[in-house]
Amino acid sequence: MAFDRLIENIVKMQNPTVAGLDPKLDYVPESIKTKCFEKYGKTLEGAAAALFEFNKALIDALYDIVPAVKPQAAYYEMYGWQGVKALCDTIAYAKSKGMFVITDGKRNDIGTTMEAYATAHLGHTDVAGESIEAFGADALTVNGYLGTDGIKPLAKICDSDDKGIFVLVKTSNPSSGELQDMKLETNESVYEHMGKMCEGWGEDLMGKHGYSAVGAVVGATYPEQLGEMRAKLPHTFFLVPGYGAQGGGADDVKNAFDENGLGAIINSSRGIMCAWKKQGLTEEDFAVAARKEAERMRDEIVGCIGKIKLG
Ligand SMILES: O=C(O)c1cc(=O)[nH]c(=O)n1[C@@H]1O[C@H](COP(=O)(O)O)[C@@H](O)[C@H]1O
Repeated sequence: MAFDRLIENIVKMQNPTVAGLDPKLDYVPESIKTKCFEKYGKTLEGAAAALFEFNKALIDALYDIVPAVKPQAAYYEMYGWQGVKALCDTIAYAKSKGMFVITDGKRNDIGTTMEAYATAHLGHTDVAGESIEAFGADALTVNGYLGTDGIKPLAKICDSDDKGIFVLVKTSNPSSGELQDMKLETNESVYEHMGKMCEGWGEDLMGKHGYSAVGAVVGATYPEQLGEMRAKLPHTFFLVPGYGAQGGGADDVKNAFDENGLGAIINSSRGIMCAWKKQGLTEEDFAVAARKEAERMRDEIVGCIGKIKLG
């Protein structure tokens, strides 16, 4: 099961964090942009090549200490099909370095269309009888608010292709409570109910380390709810965004973990990509700074939760 692989990576590196790859051209140093624009012109192709160079340098700086990366699809789609190719290349490069790749696409649709999304991001596309992997990530973020038909095709591919999904439960953004905190007739909140649905969807997809292939997204910006969900969803692995740039710290995320220091992976995107700004370095030192920040983040979190071990 996919999250078994992620968990084993986390234990091996003693690091429950994921580096978000949400690159903007503004973050890419001039030296990389100049080289790519000289080769491809100031075009979408040039921009996409610069993003990929930037990502490659980050992956090279992180792959031996950080178990996973999470590229956010929007930052690549912004540069057209050329950007989408950079996403594909980034996924392949991170995998070649042994990293677990979570594509952040927050996809959802009706059943048949969801089948297409699931095939695209996690499965194999049939091309006249040839079965070909398209994007090839290990896991995908998804929106479960269309209900079970939207999740079933993903669950099927998680099973057949050894993949995982993270379903939005309690998101990190300031207005997430407008809908997600609303109380149902049963007196449980919408996010709590969505969390329980994740436990249900994952029942037949259990891994050997106690977590299913159906994970949940719960934001670091809501530490109380994070603890509440950890207690109520014992088999659901959490992706926790909101650390760093959105204000979350180690104290806020410690409740996301179980007694073995497992059960969650904490994301930081801008905090890692743009770490050079806070370290008084130049943009050309972005990769060195990213590694330093990833180590600091790891040490801060592990300092709160202790040694991470398999149960
Ligand atoms: O699914 C996500 O990853 C996600 C869910 C959520 O509730 N909040 C959230 O910030 N994210 C993503 O996590 C990343 C956070 O980026 P930083 O705030 O720069 O660390 C972005 O890619 C967001 O799209």
